[in-house]
Amino acid sequence: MTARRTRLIVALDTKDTAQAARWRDQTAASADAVKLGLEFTYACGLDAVRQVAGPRSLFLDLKLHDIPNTVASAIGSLAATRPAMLTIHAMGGAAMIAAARQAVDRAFPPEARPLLLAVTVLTSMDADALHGIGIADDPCRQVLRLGALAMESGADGLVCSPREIAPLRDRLGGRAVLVVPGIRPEGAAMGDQKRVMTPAEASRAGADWIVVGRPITTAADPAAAAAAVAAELAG
Ligand SMILES: O=c1ccn([C@@H]2O[C@H](COP(=O)(O)O)[C@@H](O)[C@H]2O)c(=O)[nH]1
Repeated sequence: MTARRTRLIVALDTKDTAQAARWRDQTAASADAVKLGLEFTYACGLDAVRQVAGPRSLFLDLKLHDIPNTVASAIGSLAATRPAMLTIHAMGGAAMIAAARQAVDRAFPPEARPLLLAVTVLTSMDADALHGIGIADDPCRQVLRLGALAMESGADGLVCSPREIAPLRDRLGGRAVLVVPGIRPEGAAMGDQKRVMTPAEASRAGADWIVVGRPITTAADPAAAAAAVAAELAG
């Protein structure tokens, strides 16, 4: 059996195309893919998404969450950005996830089809935050419930915190691609993240991909910070 290699996605969270391109180039030797999300896309537009991603693998993290017809149509509008992965919210429910699945299969040819990833519980939420929106279960139970629903409804994988990797692997085995933000190298500022682990811990737990933003992009030397994360993953 070949060992799973955890790969690094660097989150280019900025409103500035030139800055995003700079971070992309500074981290190119260490990162396997770039993430562009809400901040960049709303500020700079879809043409800029395609331009900044260039030949790099693109994790387009727009977390679609709407009625099924709207999500399906939006996915059609995103096809020109040629993402390798795109995100929807599992909280949209089975019908929305199934509509997203059909839209991905319609909008992309098989050889260019992105992985459809369902965001389970945002890594910035803890049990108190879930209670605040009326969910009595702790984050792990909620992630397991939404994760199973999303995979049954046609998702290729899940976005979860590192703390849920092992329970999800127990429940779903290796069939779900697990993309994992909420990564903080030893000593890094938490910011708004609540459910975190280090890159090495997430890799040992079985992450397919980790997503790292500010610990790299706010470092004095982003290239060195990305290289340090990649070195942790290499073990
Ligand atoms: O639950 C989620 C889903 C997505 N994200 C995204 O990952 C990065 C993490 O950035 P950091 O600066 O390393 O905190 C960011 O782009 C989020 O939008 C997430 O953090 N949690």
